[in-house]
Amino acid sequence: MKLLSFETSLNMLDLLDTGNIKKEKVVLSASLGRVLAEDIVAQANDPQFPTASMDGYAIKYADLDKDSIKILGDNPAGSDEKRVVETGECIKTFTGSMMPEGSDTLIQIENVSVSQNSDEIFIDERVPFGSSVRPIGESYKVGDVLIKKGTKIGFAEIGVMAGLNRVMVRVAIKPRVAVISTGSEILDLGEQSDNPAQIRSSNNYTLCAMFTQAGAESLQLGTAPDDKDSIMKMFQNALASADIVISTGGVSVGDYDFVKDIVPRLGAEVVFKGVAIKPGRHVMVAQKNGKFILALPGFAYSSTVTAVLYGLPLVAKMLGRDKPYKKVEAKLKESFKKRSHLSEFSACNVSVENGEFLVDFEGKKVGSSAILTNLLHGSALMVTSEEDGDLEEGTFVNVILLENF
Ligand SMILES: Nc1nc2c(c(=O)[nH]1)N[C@H]1C(S)=C(S)[C@@H](COP(=O)(O)OP(=O)(O)OC[C@H]3O[C@@H](n4cnc5c(N)ncnc54)[C@H](O)[C@@H]3O)O[C@H]1N2
Ligand code: MOO
Repeated sequence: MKLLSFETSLNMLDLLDTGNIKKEKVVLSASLGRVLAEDIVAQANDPQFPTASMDGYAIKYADLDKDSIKILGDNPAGSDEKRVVETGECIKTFTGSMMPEGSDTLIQIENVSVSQNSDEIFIDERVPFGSSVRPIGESYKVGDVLIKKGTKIGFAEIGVMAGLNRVMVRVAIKPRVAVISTGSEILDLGEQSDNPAQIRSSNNYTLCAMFTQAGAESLQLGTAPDDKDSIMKMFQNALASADIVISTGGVSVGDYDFVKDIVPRLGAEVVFKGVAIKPGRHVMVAQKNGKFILALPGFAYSSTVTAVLYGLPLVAKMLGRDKPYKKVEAKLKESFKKRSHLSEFSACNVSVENGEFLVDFEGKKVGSSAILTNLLHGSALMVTSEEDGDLEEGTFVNVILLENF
């Protein structure tokens, strides 16, 4: 089997036309985890007026030298203060209140004494000019692009948009990802086992969770046995209801590996089949009428890694996101033994010490591509290229981070 290089496969994936980003409006409180389909631009300065950031007295800075300053009254938060502070005068002003016209400095309560009849203050401790005053536009200025389209909405984005009075926000419609397991030996979640050769399905649950986390709508379609008609029907149904169909199993060379033959028979154009990567070299990507099929290997670690490498970029593109996941450069804390001449994706631990990312393999088992537990405990994926051999401690490597994509 002629294998494509990993870089070429990614370039080919990148060239796929996923069409325009489809958008919808949702209420702000329902937008958590969605991807913005519009830039969020400030329509006004924040704050719109100089605002007190302490409880105290709004004064003219030049009056700090006076023996006493006359109190005109109170200016509680939310009041539309119209009085003007003249020389020798002040207004008691509270955190969040507009600074009255004529004042330029807020002297906090702790820095003054008040006369017995409460109509004058005496300065005990001076403050600098403009002290405790939030200037106009301190948080942002009108016209500032505060959040770029393509951003995944988190709690901070929700708060900032609430501050802008955004009742509705425009987000990308979630791409629909249908996940199919194949294999006659596969036992679904909760299904009774009647012989020890059966294998509990994890792939469809892993992948649905991954794509939901990536911002897609995942459709769990269950398992098709190794039977051509069943697999064909399952794919046809999936294509009718999803933008991306992802299957696991049936892509290598065994007598019962039917998926690789069925995909072209669906009338789909095979974009590539076989990439020089470990795990995942049997991976197949195809397209049909603007929809995409990713036929991934059956092994749990292989299907998960290939879903990261090929599924996440497709979903990210459909959502208008810049990057499908975070990639960092990190230093090897221990030597690494390369197992093949392929580009390898090895489960690893990433830590940060003195501002540097470090990689180690503590607790990671070396073995087949079935070991999904290697991805537990916040694991990341270390990427090595076809040209790399064994790597010494201290070598810098690329790492795909699997949290918060
Ligand atoms: N003679 C060769 N044998 C194999 C080759 C090869 O090139 N020549 N490639 C090996 C590699 S690499 C991989 S990866 C696997 C891929 O095989 P398939 O994609 O055809 O997958 P299956 O054979 O259907 O299953 C492999 C393995 O994974 C288990 N599996 C399947 N579905 C699930 C699921 N939903 N959840 C958990 N585990 C699942 C399945 O029971 C098998 O144990 O082929 C190698 N063989
Ligand atoms: O290429 Mo397979 O996915 O290593 O086990």
